[in-house]
Amino acid sequence: MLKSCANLLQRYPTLFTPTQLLTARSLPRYFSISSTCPVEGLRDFGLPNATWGPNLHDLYNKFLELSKTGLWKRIPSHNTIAHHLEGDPRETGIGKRMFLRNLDRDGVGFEYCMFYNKAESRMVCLFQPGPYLEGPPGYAHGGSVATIIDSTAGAGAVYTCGSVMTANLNINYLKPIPLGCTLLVDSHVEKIEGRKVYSRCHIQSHDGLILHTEATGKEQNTTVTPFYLTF
Ligand SMILES: CCCCCCCCCCCC(=O)SCCNC(=O)CCNC(=O)[C@H](O)C(C)(C)COP(=O)(O)OP(=O)(O)OC[C@H]1O[C@@H](n2cnc3c(N)ncnc32)[C@H](O)[C@@H]1OP(=O)(O)O
Repeated sequence: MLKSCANLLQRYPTLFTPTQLLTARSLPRYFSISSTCPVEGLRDFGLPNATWGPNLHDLYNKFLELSKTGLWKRIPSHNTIAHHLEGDPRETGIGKRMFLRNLDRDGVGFEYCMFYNKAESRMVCLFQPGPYLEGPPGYAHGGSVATIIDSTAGAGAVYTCGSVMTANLNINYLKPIPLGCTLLVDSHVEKIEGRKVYSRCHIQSHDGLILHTEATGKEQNTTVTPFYLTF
């Protein structure tokens, strides 16, 4: 299977546009599997793998079910931003890795997938913090929590308004997050004023019983070519 993937790309290096990469359903099945794809960046990491716990699977299946209504859409997740953008990812993506995908082993760092609800300008992230995100013994580092919030709310702002940079992020850490648990990171764009995009986000346990974190953010909408092209 992996061999056929490599052969296909070797023969047709420009076969798939980044737009197609964004819509995983347009890809042949071997691009959607969770095992390693030999071509850097092509793997969609937002799909179940062996490190996912049962609660993450359950939440994923719940949102997948909701996606059948058309209200929610699963967001593919590649390991470089370049693979999310228009153009040839090989021109801008070589040697770079998105911060959240900077580890080569599944499950040890940011294990997550996102779903977007356009009608509600809402992005949710199903998140399982791995052991390499440790801060206090057994719990997630506050910086890793800020990262997943910024990425979820940031992606929500991108899908709602286009390219953005984070201008401001306020976080209240309410309850520590145990490593390995499953969380729902829930963000939505609250209001848009000119270039300013105001978002709100909270993190709760998979069952909604514990509110771990609350955050508000302000993104600065960039009107030209996406800022993240220059990363
Ligand atoms: C598929 C998925 C893909 C993947 C999606 C992945 C999502 C990734 C999300 C991660 C995003 C990041 O990490 S981004 C990286 C971290 N962020 C940064 O490095 C940003 C660094 N800062 C900057 O570049 C700049 O300061 C900007 C762009 C934010 C703003 O600069 P500017 O464009 O020149 O705007 P400026 O004139 O200064 O300000 C415009 C207005 O905004 C207000 N303003 C400016 N900064 C602030 C501020 N910190 N807090 C409050 N308000 C502010 C000003 O008062 C002004 O209001 P008024 O007078 O008009 O009323």
